[in-house]
Amino acid sequence: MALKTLSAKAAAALDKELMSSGAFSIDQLMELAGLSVSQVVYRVHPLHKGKRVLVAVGPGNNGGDGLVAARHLRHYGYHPTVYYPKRPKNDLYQRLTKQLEDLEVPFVDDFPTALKSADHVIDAIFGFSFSGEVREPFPAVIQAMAETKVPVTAIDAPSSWDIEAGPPASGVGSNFHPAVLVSLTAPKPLVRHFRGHHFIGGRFVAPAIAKKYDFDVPPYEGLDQVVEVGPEGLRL
Ligand SMILES: NC(=O)C1=CN([C@@H]2O[C@H](COP(=O)(O)OP(=O)(O)OC[C@H]3O[C@@H](n4cnc5c(N)ncnc54)[C@H](O)[C@@H]3O)[C@@H](O)[C@H]2O)[C@H](O)CC1
Ligand SMILES: [K+]
Repeated sequence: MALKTLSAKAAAALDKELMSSGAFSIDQLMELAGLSVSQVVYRVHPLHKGKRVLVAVGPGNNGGDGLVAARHLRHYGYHPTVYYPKRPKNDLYQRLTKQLEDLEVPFVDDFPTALKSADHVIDAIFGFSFSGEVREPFPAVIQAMAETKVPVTAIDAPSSWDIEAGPPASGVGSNFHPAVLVSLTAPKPLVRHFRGHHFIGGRFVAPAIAKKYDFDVPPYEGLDQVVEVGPEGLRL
């Protein structure tokens, strides 16, 4: 049986509710989202497979999840590098950037060159608020992620995919099929087109909220922040 999915609109409404009546702050949700992503990378790409993780960071909260994941990965012993071309002035993103600078995590301007010496890539460019055609400077970054043999872990959505309809029929992103996807709180409809390793993360939703938004909280075990669910969101 396939897991229930959350539309982009429902995911945004859930986010808003968690941060209003749910009494969470964005920092808390982002910390747990990024922690989930770091646990997935540790599982699919343990340290012995190579420590160099390149994180492609976009301008919104999906990017923030990537910055948090980079910090945790640094503490686990990886050597993350961050590509962050569009940096909002918002205090939260500035603090996450400072935390990485204090850990001596390098920030790079040239994504294709950095990709040549990466063992794993995290796609933290766009999540559920992406729409339309990919704007500069991201088309070349998405193209490079589509063409590389280095495994890519996408956060919440493969960047450039329509949240409901999946990969674009042509142009940027039409050939982008990341090896791993971490859906946060619940899979989005695009997961029907995903064929790689699929995990759910974001262990912060109360059962009553999941019921209201009509999705399942997956069976997290022990200390785990993630559950592997199989391609297309099928239960394993
Ligand atoms: N409850 C949860 O599961 C949580 C999920 N989190 C993560 O937050 C993102 C959604 O974040 P949001 O800030 O709403 O948007 P995005 O990061 O997806 O992107 C917005 C950003 O991108 C720009 N943009 C949109 N379309 C385009 C385009 N075609 N070309 C270029 N740029 C574009 C837009 O202008 C914005 O700047 C969710 O997916 C999770 O990853 C939270 O961290 C925690 C709670
Ligand atoms: K993404």
